[in-house]
Amino acid sequence: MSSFETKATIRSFGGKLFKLTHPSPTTTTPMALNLYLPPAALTTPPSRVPVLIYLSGLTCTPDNCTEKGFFQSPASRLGLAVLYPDTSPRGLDIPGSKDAYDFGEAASFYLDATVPPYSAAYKMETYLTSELPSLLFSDAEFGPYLDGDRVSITGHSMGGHGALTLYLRHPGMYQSCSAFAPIVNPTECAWGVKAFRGYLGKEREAWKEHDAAELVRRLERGKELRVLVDQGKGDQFYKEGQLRTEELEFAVAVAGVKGVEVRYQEGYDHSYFFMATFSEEHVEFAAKALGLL
Ligand SMILES: N[C@@H](CCC(=O)N[C@@H](CS)C(=O)NCC(=O)O)C(=O)O
Repeated sequence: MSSFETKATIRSFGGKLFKLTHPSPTTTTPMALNLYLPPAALTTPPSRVPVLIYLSGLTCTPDNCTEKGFFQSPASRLGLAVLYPDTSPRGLDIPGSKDAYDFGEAASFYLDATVPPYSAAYKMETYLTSELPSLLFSDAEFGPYLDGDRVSITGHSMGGHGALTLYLRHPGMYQSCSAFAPIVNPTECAWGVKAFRGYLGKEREAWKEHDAAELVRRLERGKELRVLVDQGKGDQFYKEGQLRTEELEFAVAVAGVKGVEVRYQEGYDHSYFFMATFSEEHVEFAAKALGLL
């Protein structure tokens, strides 16, 4: 008996895309997610394939990237599953949580909130690093297709922040991390300050635990990471100072950390047209770290 209810099964690039939902004790809500299984997994008996987790940006559901991220084609070719979780719990009656695109619903920043009213349910870090993998990788229906020991993470914008911070905060959990236009220094940008004040309270020291540039600065000299970042130079949010990509580069240089590549892409904006252009390279980057290439 599966823990997940299948809302749709869609044939895609020789594999299958499942739209799933499950009740989450961590977030106290139903949680939606999409799961793509490539043809390499769909053998008889099932074969376990590595998993790439994609975290979406502000305003998104699991469907945005599934429909226009262009991950399924390279994932099918290389033999990776792709897991698209949601961006926050939904349907809670928290005053103000649906009023703004950059806070509350679809804007969790992938952390565990510590101040009320969000602390009761906005526990996306625990959900993503503990509840969801243990449920999915041991699931009677989907577990036999997934190799829970070979997992990489990627994401866009707020999801890029999520991918980087979960990778840095949980060493060994992910074999690599990549990000499209990530928010790398949220303690110093308007989106991050608003979110962290609301989810973590006024104490700035607590915010730093969820800031990728801060976390990199604390690493031991010579530490080997496996990180790829793409940033469009025409990105309106980059130009406004929300993303602060250079702060990640400074942190890498100051800490003497290795294995972080940051690429600036001329003329590309913040949209899925940008990330879809480079998604094949990010799937290949993950596939190398996961031993598929
Ligand atoms: N809606 C916001 C922008 C939010 C936004 O650009 N979200 C990005 C992620 S940070 C996104 O992917 N949006 C959904 C989409 O493009 O499908 C605004 O009005 O400024």
